[in-house]
Amino acid sequence: MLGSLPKAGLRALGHPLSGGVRGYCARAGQLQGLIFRQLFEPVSATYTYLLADQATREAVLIDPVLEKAPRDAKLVQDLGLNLLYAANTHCHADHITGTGLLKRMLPGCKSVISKDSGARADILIQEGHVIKFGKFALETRSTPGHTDGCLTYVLQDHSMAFTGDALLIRGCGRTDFQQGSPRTLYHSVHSKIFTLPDHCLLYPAHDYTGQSVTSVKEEKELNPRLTKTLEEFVKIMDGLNLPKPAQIDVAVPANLKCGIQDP
Ligand SMILES: N[C@@H](CCC(=O)N[C@@H](CSS)C(=O)NCC(=O)O)C(=O)O
Ligand SMILES: [Fe+2]
Repeated sequence: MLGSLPKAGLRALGHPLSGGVRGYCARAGQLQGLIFRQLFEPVSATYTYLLADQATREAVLIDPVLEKAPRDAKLVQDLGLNLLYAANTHCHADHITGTGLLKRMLPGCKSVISKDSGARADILIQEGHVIKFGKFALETRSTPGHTDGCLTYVLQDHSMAFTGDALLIRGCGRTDFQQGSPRTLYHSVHSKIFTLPDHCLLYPAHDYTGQSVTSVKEEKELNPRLTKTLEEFVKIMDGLNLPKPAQIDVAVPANLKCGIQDP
């Protein structure tokens, strides 16, 4: 059925074949001299993001997954990049971070996580910290509520942000474990993410519905949880009744140590 739609129709649907949403992202990145890759790990439905400066080759990985560390390290090497940082958005509960293993595979790479996560890493950061790679920089915004140590990384021109589990596409991170608090999460999203420009593209740590990117404008208008009042949001979150992530009992202790490979 999609095959019979004209390209304009596909673009309206944001279909990857249209050169629409994904094409726009890739082009925007290339225009600015930014190398940008969105990578996927299907078991935990986790997105990992590679960002690099085309000129200096300095690179950052956001939210790598242990099982995909060899893929990520190979991509970094294939592209001739120098991985400076492997950064987590938070202490994940559903998979083990790849940051510890990547440090071994790519000497010189430093692991990064929020100080408020209580986890170990080479660099512990907080609100306002800036992660530089070449002429680019990611600004750190503290967005707790899913966990205490949740961070959102915002590209310096505010054209893209990496929200971890604070904001998912048409959803948000659960608030029923790891210091979760719906009131805190609501405040974080409204004050730290929805205050970014409408055109800012938002990249989450997970998607369970086959989507890859959204924008501040879309989520401010269409997010079924965060467009509600605070009290309605709290009610929704308290009533989610989601099963615990399958890997939580191994993932959290491992992630508190930067993944199982960190000495
Ligand atoms: N089934 C998955 C876990 C799914 C899950 O709980 N996802 C988290 C993000 S990972 S901590 C979440 O916040 N989900 C919010 C939602 O509305 O789905 C597994 O077993 O790993
Ligand atoms: Fe999470």
